[in-house]
Amino acid sequence: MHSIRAKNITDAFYKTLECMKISGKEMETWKGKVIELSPVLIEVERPKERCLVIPNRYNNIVATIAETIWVIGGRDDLKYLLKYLPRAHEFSDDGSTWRGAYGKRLTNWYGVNQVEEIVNLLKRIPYTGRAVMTLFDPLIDYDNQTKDIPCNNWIQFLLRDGKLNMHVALRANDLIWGFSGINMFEWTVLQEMIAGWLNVEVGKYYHFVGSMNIFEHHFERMDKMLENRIKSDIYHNYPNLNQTKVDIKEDSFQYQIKKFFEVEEGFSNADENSIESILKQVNELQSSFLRQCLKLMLTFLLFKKNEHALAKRVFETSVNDDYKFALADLMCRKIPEVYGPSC
Ligand SMILES: O=c1ccn([C@H]2C[C@H](O)[C@@H](COP(=O)(O)O)O2)c(=O)[nH]1
Repeated sequence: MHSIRAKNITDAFYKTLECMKISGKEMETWKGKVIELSPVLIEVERPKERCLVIPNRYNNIVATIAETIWVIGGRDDLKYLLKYLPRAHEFSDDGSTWRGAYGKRLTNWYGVNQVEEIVNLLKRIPYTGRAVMTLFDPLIDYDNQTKDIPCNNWIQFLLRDGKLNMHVALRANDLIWGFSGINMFEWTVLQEMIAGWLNVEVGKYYHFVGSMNIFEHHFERMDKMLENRIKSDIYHNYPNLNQTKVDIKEDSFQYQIKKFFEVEEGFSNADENSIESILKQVNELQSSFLRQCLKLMLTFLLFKKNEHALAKRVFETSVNDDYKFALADLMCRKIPEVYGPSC
């Protein structure tokens, strides 16, 4: 077993990458060559430091944010997701949904909302060891024809010493696109939101993986990332960097999530004439987290359409936090002549 103790996502990512380079085993799978590390336990001391900005990774923070809210919001459709994550169709059997979508399984497991259940349980019995949620479904997940069997299978929340720890168990994890692209981010957002509902602090995040892997198409990038490893990350370099709190309130959760997706649907019509009214709708959302996510998502969509003046206008209305920093880095990297040199 490989145990990795890390401060935050950057530390966890680099340490696991290094461990894979040294101790990982190359093997052939039906999806091609991979390097595998097995099993791995990653402990993250500061789960709120979840934003990865490092050389050669080329990740898209907006895709991560958009998918996270899609999960928390309980959705399984591709229509919304494809705008931010074009390769989402690779995991779809029918071209319109993800059969293994975590959000749907979390919020509607044959009629059970597992998030609501564990929150109620922890409110009644704070020290309980029973606050668990299941994502792997033995009834349907031994199907070998499908493209999408959930990789994240089991989640536990444990409230200890006034802090909410989160334990996640995965059968398999792609270190690059999975762990660092979405999984740690999405779960720690859920952890922070639930900690807020319970009025306790965020504790540690534990990520256990049966088979951690890197696919052959990432081997070269793996070496580049290790070669250009940075010693200190954004949280260390900018200690006063704002971190927008995940402040979606429990009592208005359904309403705010519904509003979030309604406002987002209007983004496809964003232009010079509609931008102010769209921003007004965004600003009407109660949660500063959801407002910030929407502003960065809209910036990105405008950026993709080469509407740079509008993209900059929306970007300027967002708060200076780690997510904004990561998006600035992406835009500077792609179009430095418009957005300036990469940070
Ligand atoms: O949330 C997810 C979903 C998938 N994967 C990765 C793990 C595996 O590398 C791959 C799925 O391949 P199979 O194990 O299903 O063949 O996708 C993740 O890392 N995180």
